[in-house]
Amino acid sequence: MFTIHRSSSFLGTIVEAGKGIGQMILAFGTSLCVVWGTLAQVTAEFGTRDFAYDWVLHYMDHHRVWQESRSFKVVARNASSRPNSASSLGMDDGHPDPVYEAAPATPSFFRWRGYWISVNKKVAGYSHYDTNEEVGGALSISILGRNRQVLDDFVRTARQFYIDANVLPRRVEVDKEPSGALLTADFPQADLAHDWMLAYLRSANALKENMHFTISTKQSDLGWGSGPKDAVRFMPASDTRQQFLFSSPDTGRKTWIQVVVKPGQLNWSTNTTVGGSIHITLHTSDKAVLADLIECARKKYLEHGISRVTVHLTDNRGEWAKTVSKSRRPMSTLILPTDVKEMILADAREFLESEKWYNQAGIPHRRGWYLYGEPGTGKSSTIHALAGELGLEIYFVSLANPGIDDYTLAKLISDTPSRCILLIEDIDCAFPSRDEDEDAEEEPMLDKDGKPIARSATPPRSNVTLSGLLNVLDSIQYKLADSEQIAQVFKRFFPLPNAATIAEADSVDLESNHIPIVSVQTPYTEAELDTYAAAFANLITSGTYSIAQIQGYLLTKKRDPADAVDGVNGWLKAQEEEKRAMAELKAKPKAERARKLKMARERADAEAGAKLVDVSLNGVGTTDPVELGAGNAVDVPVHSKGVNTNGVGEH
Ligand SMILES: Nc1ncnc2c1ncn2[C@@H]1O[C@H](COP(=O)(O)OP(=O)(O)OP(=O)(O)O)[C@@H](O)[C@H]1O
Repeated sequence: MFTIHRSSSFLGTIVEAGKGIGQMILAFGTSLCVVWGTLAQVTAEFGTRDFAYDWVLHYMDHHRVWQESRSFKVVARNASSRPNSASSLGMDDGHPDPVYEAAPATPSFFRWRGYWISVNKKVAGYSHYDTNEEVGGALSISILGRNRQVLDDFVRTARQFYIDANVLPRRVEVDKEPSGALLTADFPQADLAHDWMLAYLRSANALKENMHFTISTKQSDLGWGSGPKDAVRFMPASDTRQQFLFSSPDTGRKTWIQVVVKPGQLNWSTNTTVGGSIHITLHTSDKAVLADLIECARKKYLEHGISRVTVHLTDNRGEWAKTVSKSRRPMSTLILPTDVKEMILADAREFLESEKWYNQAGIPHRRGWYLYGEPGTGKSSTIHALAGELGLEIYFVSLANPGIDDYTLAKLISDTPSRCILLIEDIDCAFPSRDEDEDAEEEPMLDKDGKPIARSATPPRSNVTLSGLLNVLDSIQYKLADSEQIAQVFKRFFPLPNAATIAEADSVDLESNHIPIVSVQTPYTEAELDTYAAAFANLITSGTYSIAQIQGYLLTKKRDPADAVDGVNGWLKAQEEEKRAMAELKAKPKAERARKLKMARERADAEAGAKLVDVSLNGVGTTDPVELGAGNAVDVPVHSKGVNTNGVGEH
């Protein structure tokens, strides 16, 4: 049985065993070494910056092997990584607590499991310029006797002691000191697993031992805990090495993990960071631990997502660059014509459940819906609510983003996980509407001198039309609110007695539909509210306003339904005036364009006439095309003053 003495030193054991020998060691340590050197011994060396060195050092530290020494190295900088050191002074005054280590070349002796052991900081290392940690040093221990097994037991015991004490291991720079004993893994920012890992690191326990934080009060970083403390979030600081003890929930196995969050670079045009990553190092070579960690991180992420919906956004280089998380919107808050909600939800559920069928039939497991209609009618809200209901994340890409072309779009789509909602907005940007085409016929493009450009010089357009695309997608049209929807949105603003009503308009978050509520007694009954709602719906012509517009009005009247009904005529009048003004404003540029075009045609006609005169004077008189101006080859039929409105000659 080995004996480790609790408070008295090993040297103390020697004193107990034989005072004379102890005194001799203290007084003639160096001489004894000479004697020792001649005896049979098993010697082992431990290099600084190696884990085995840390085990042995920590074990001996804890058992005060250095206590009786007279020559020390005192360190304070790294004291926190050796919390159990018996040599620390136990100060609690806000300054680092120093730790005493054996000074180089001064041997200490202690007794362990009946064997005499000498420990000697044989080679003094030097401080690393960057980390200030000792490198290049070595500690040697010699066990008196020929029994090699004692060394094995000593190392094994020190290692176990270190593990049991949960000592924060030294930080490693795997790129500079590759090690076959450690596993490393990278989580690039553009991949979803990066977000899982971030969720795990943000969770309360992951970085308990962490010393370096970034403090965040951003909405998107909050909500990872509960209570008032959650108003400020402690996030792992970028570019620092941090450690945590991972405990696998399945196996109970514990492994130290070092993590470095690499921040990536800011893309100024999109104000997003790209190319960031999370780099982790596991103090094990067992890949099962890594798989366990990833699974834990994924669960943590999903747990968090239960109350929120994650939306992934793009940069303009075809990368999923940023995620935002929004509070979940219940389907019940959607005000849509009867059955539409149920139909969308049932269809989406059926699709998600039939993956196997799609695979067997050899059909890609995809389902496309085209939602279109007036702004503010609930298209985005439907997708948001659907994502929350089905536990899916939204990947949002807008075709209006000038950086998105066929290639980036294909890349973005291929970088989405298999179960998600891919939301492609502004799809009409990719297809000119018929009106636009007709306008283009009427109004050819003009060059910098105001002359019409030949049609062939404009970029070719796809022959696919939006309506053609619609034929292959199921579509749902969102219409302006009908009377039933108007009455419903009205009632949502004026809850019934003893229920809750809207508190402050300023804090209403229309995006997430988060309407803060306070409990008050309302001065109307259910029947009265029905009457108000019907009267309100009656005053607004069905199919003329979006729910967003009506909601905007009701926010100004949120306390009194009678007042909301009374004020609606005034609001409608103001809306009509605004619409008229907008229409006038819109018509102006079109009229201006038509005037410019007329002038350009007249100028071109005049010039064509002049050229004709020149040509005739030279006696050429052919029907060959005549160049009117550099870079603008417009075919002009000779003996005709007219120029085709498309700039194409009529031969
Ligand atoms: N049908 C609806 N049910 C509930 N709320 C709605 C509905 N339509 C609009 N709203 C409210 O109006 C606001 C705007 O709605 P939303 O963004 O969903 O409209 P949209 O049709 O996607 O508009 P856009 O085409 O401009 O993107 C949101 O605050 C939403 O709560």
